[in-house]
Amino acid sequence: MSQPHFLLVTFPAQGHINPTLQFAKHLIRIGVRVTFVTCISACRRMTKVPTAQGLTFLPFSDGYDDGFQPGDDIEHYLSELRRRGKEAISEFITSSENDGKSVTCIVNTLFIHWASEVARKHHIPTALLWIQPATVFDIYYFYFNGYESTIKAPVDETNPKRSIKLPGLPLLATRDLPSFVTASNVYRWALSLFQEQMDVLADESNPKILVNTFDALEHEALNAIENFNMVGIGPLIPSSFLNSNDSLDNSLRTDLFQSDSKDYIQWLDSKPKSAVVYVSFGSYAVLTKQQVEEIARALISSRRPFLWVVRNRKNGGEEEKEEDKLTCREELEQFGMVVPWCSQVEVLFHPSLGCFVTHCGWNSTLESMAAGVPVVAFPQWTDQRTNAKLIEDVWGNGVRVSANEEGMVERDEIVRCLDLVMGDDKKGMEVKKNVEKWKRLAREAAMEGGSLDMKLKAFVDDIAEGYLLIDE
Ligand SMILES: O=c1ccn([C@@H]2O[C@H](COP(=O)(O)OP(=O)(O)O[C@H]3O[C@H](CO)[C@@H](O)[C@H](O)[C@H]3O)[C@@H](O)[C@H]2O)c(=O)[nH]1
Repeated sequence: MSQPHFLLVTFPAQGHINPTLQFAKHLIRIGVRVTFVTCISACRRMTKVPTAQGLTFLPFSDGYDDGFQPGDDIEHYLSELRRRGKEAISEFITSSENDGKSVTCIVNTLFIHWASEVARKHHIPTALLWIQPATVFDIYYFYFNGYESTIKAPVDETNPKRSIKLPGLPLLATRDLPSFVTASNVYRWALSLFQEQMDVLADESNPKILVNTFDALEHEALNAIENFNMVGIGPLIPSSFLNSNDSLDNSLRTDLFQSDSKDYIQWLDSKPKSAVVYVSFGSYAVLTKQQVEEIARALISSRRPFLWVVRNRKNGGEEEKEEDKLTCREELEQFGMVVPWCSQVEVLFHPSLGCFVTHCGWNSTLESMAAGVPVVAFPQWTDQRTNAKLIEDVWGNGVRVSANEEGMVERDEIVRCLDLVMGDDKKGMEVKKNVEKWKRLAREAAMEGGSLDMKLKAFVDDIAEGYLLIDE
């Protein structure tokens, strides 16, 4: 049998590229040839373009080779990404056939559902790599399949703390929903992308949805939808930190943001065990100046050592403006370090880490879980709100901040949460116990021969045996 050849197509963002590269790593390990398709803009920003035997990078131009800039038209950007992406994939498939390295499966991640149309045209099986929790997939599915009015029902005096019941999911409040399905969503383009993704899946006779999660974590959510076969093939996180000697790991990691230096690792080395607060809001979120000040003041009054990632605009290609600079930087630096970017997984697995104040991006959530770090959940938008709910109420590995009426999380509230998760009272101990439990289960899933390997192998075998061949 010839070597399977998978095309992985991903959106040019750090939170999308990271799990897809991890997915590529596991595929390569079981003998799959991988072509990784993403935009030139992402490749240009990469600190290094990943290389490994069995991996080819295929950058294509989405017409925005310098990246999407503030002021650009999102609708135009998305339609060019789709049009040019489809062309690039189609050409590649034809040339691979001519070279005798035919593509056997196309895997698309979030916002790349149009790759399925190309797959269908070329009679190639396809799968979705869902890079958010299964619970979030379910919420979108139910939203587009009969539950929109339940999800959007207004909160009023008769029902001030309304709970939303969706099949197989915990009770949810409005603040727990992905922001795009709420009545106040202003990002219509985002909701349309999720709708198109669901439509594509509904059109397939046997849709395959691979989810970056694991069974012990989201068993009910993985099985909440009768029509779809969802398989947990996570956690897709670097594995060199899980003590497995994985040489592919380093070669398949890249950053789209520059860090100054790695001084912060030496600084972490100098701190006591479980003492440091790590603060990061991922690669997208932009906090208001006032919110940044509240976090800064909280870190100063908490008097704990901290490492805080504050992405400056310069890091996104723009000059940092005077008004973006922190007003209390000198005072802050008495206690901790502020860096523009860091090697987050290395930081989370450092013994001096005591807690992670996070926006609850799904990668950050899984990484903190595998590292065994308690969380202060500080969600901003999209899936992060659901992830925060799961962290606080379902998995119990952290606590969630509450915002005031203006949506601001005040400094005292941040300090309260830090004291809770880092302290030794009942709540702190309970969180630490759960953290240990999830660390064990996440590592079990990710270790060699664990559920990740087994389920991925079964999927690749299905493709090789033609079970997922698509309808004409
Ligand atoms: O200084 C830093 C900060 C982040 N990271 C890494 O960058 C990734 C960030 O991913 P994530 O935590 O998921 O956050 P976002 O970049 O914000 O990801 C977007 O994409 C995710 C997957 O769809 C969603 O869950 C998020 O809500 C969405 O904002 C993680 O792997 C981090 O380890 C670093 O290496 N260094």
